[in-house]
Amino acid sequence: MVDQKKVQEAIKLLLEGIGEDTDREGLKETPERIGRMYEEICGGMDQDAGEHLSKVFSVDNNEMVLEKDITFYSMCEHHLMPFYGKAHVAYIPDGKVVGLSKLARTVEVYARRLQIQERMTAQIADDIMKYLAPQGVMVMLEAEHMCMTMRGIKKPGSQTVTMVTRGVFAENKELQDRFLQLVNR
Ligand SMILES: Nc1nc2c(ncn2[C@@H]2O[C@H](COP(=O)(O)OP(=O)(O)OP(=O)(O)O)[C@@H](O)[C@H]2O)c(=O)[nH]1
Ligand SMILES: [Zn+2]
Repeated sequence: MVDQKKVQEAIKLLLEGIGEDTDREGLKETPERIGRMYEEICGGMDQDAGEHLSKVFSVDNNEMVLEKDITFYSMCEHHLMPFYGKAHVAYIPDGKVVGLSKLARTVEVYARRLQIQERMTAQIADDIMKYLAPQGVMVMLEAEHMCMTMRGIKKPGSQTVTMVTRGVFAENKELQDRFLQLVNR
């Protein structure tokens, strides 16, 4: 839960700190707006991906399932600036699958908080391993970090790619290649 009082006081102070007039029309409601916005962009902190991943269905067919191009928006914890892009999530079931939307819901749980991309990638993979107990998981995130494009080194268009493999994906290069082929198709 976001502490609205603290966030709103902090934003007012920040505006004063950068030399703004917090009473001018456009800024008067900004602390409240930002407070509401943080409820949304940090909403994943109050959620547990287990709620989504615990609802499983039995299957006989243990072929790879890939949900690719899942759009996400997250916030870099170093600069409080957005990073955003696509997540690709694959697993090889061991008799159990989840509803496809639950993979995207898991991405949302970990995107909607302050993050670094590597940790977010690992958290998605680890929760799928934990709740679904598949033979293996592979997660890849491709994202643009605004702290790299709008400020600092200023390299618009640069993409950060992170990958995590668990279970059979970690040991089997052919499976990894198949994942990459499907993602890049
Ligand atoms: N590994 C990793 N680094 C990130 C991520 N998001 C931002 N960063 C980096 O975090 C680093 C913070 O570096 P610092 O030297 O403490 O901060 P800074 O002086 O603002 O760094 P510059 O961005 O180089 O100007 C920067 O190199 C960012 O590019 C992320 O998701 N993963
Ligand atoms: Zn950053």
